[in-house]
Amino acid sequence: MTRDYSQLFPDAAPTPRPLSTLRQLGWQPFFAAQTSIDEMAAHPPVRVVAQHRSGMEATGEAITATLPPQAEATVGDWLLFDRDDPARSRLLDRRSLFQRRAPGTTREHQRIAANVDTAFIVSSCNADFNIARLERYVSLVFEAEVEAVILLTKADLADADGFVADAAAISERVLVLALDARGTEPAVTLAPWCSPGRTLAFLGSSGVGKSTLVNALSGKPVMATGGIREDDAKGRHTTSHRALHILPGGFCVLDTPGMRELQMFGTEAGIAGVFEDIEALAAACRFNDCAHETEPGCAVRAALAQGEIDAPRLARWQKLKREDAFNSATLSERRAQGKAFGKMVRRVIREKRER
Ligand SMILES: Nc1nc2c(ncn2[C@@H]2O[C@H](COP(=O)(O)OP(=O)(O)OP(=O)(O)O)[C@@H](O)[C@H]2O)c(=O)[nH]1
Ligand SMILES: [Zn+2]
Repeated sequence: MTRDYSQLFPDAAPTPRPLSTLRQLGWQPFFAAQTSIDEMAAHPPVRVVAQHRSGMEATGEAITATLPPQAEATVGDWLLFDRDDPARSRLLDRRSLFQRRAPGTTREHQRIAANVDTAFIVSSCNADFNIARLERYVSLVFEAEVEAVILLTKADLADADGFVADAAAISERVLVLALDARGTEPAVTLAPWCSPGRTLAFLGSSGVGKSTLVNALSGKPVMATGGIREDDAKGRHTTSHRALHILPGGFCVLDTPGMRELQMFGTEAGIAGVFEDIEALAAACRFNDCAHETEPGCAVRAALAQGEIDAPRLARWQKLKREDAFNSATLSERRAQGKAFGKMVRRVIREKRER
């Protein structure tokens, strides 16, 4: 009798387990820990994939749900769907949140995107490259408590080394990669971030290659790239209103119009994360409200005189702080500042133009 030893050996070609829809949509242990099997059976998890004026579109395992425009939830959020009364669906705690100032004069935040795991800040190895703009994006991503990675595209058209070195000096917590956004390079270079269940976002100015990157990761066109869009007289977003795309690799890309217009607003923690050294110095100034100009006992100016910090970087920090303070003040606060306010407006507007 011949014995069958085959079971003692690992399968030569194990059949990969198909990914569940929930996993592909970004369901992670962090969310599972907030519920139970029983609750999930009664109220299936759904993720908001699109936000329309009439309500939110959410998807789960074999379920497409429509939720009323619920103030609390935004694209990327997970809810436990209540079929009988969708408005009572339970919103799960988020891992991260991008916000901006709500339109109007209030100080309220508007939620833009939830549960992004990694934000790729995209710039190109050309005239688009601008340290101040990158610092601005990194501050916003830090504020959202999302992992930031800087991607420098068009590395095929220029020597990327100088750009990479400059971007790497922004923060030790941000990895910088240079690549050609077209072809197979993105899938290889970005593989560590593209595992199933992860949610990615791409931020950056127009034309830097965000759509090209997403299409390269997808292996097929998901988003219209510059050339295609220019031919389309109807403008942006003609292909799909969905903000959350599942790519063939089982990970998601979150792309909402709101993410393209991120602004400094309540971004103190994010700015402090990028300018840790300067903020530590500022905390040591004699006066709490030191403007680091002519005040005695200014630790920031002392460090500048010693050559410990760099003058252009200090200027960029002050400018970001001003922009954040300006955007965060209410209209009445701005008015109350009177003349000083007028001066500030002119300065911020001038600085905006230079950006
Ligand atoms: N040579 C080269 N061309 C690139 C690269 N990345 C993008 N491009 C080209 O640059 C143009 C703009 O790229 P898009 O992907 O549309 O840029 P985008 O960031 O999505 O722009 P918006 O959609 O306007 O925000 C396209 O013609 C791309 O083919 C790159 O790494 N190398
Ligand atoms: Zn000072």
